[in-house]
Amino acid sequence: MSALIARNPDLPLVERLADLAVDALIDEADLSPKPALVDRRGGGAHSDLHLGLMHASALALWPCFKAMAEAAQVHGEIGQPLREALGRIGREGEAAMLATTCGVNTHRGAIWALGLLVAAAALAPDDSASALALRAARIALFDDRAAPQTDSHGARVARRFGVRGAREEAQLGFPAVLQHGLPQLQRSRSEGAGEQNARLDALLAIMATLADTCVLWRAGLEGLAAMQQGARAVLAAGGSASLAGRRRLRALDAHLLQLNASPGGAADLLAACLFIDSLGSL
Ligand SMILES: CC(C)(COP(=O)(O)OP(=O)(O)OC[C@H]1O[C@@H](n2cnc3c(N)ncnc32)[C@H](O[C@H]2O[C@H](COP(=O)(O)OP(=O)(O)OP(=O)(O)O)[C@@H](O)[C@H]2O)[C@@H]1O)[C@@H](O)C(=O)NCCC(=O)NCCS
Ligand SMILES: Nc1ncnc2[nH]cnc12
Repeated sequence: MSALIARNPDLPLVERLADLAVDALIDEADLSPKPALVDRRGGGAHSDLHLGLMHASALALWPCFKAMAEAAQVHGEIGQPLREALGRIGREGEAAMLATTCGVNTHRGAIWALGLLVAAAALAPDDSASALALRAARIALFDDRAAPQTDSHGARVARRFGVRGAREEAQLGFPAVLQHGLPQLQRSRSEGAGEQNARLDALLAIMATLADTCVLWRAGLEGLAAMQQGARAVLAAGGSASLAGRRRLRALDAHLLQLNASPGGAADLLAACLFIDSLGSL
């Protein structure tokens, strides 16, 4: 795990993991231009969000990620006790996030995905990306018996449209990240796209197939089709680094804004992708 060791080698592993998780959230927020999402240009489809709030939310989650890594080290193995410890810490993290953002949900999905990956990395820091994702999936498969039974947006659209949401994405080992985001990131880098374009392409590759419950909640199946087809069109036109791809990206941004369809789930999974990439474990 070269990046982890190279960076602040004197810090405990749990702190380095929390640093990388927060960095991934900040890098995701800063990446621009993302379709209909908060970025350097503005709030995208969100009237109640801006870049400063995304940064503040990310920074407020550092203790949560550190505590998740510590819980993994204390429990030392995957099982119900670790899953329930992560659930408790995750709910505390959500409370810290909401206190920072005055009640706006900025990073619920990211706490879930990154929390599982941070815990998995704390258990086995030298794992490959795929082993790490499978480890995170095994944690996610345990039930959290203390979780309150709330009818979340994700649960409602999953019922209505019969799709898999954030929980299932994790339980399957993050296929959107492992099969789409990370390979596209590497492909675009190796084609010389430049780091920001490669990250945009990774986001688009995730958007091209994900059943993003945030989009479904806001814009239904029309929004989901617009997101997936529009993302595929950008990549087919040559990706973010090409002129034709940029034109398609601008059109996708306008279309999603018109539908009020914010791909917040895909943004969370891009952060997960950047986190795994930063571990240097590929
Ligand atoms: C198990 C949970 C993930 C809960 O999942 P569930 O689907 O029941 O709950 P949601 O509250 O809907 O949150 C899921 C969030 O995950 C993101 N997401 C969406 N689709 C996917 C997908 N296919 N794969 C992965 N991730 C996905 C998405 O997060 C982003 O959107 C958020 C904004 O959403 P919303 O609040 O609906 O906001 P708006 O549209 O703006 O609302 P209005 O303005 O209209 O009101 C934003 O936060 C992004 O992050 C989904 O929202 C898990 O969260 C859970 O059980 N947590 C409890 C504690 C715990 O165990 N924590 C983690 C321990 S490791
Ligand atoms: N950049 C972003 N914009 C809107 N919602 C998000 N959820 C996570 N990242 C986001």
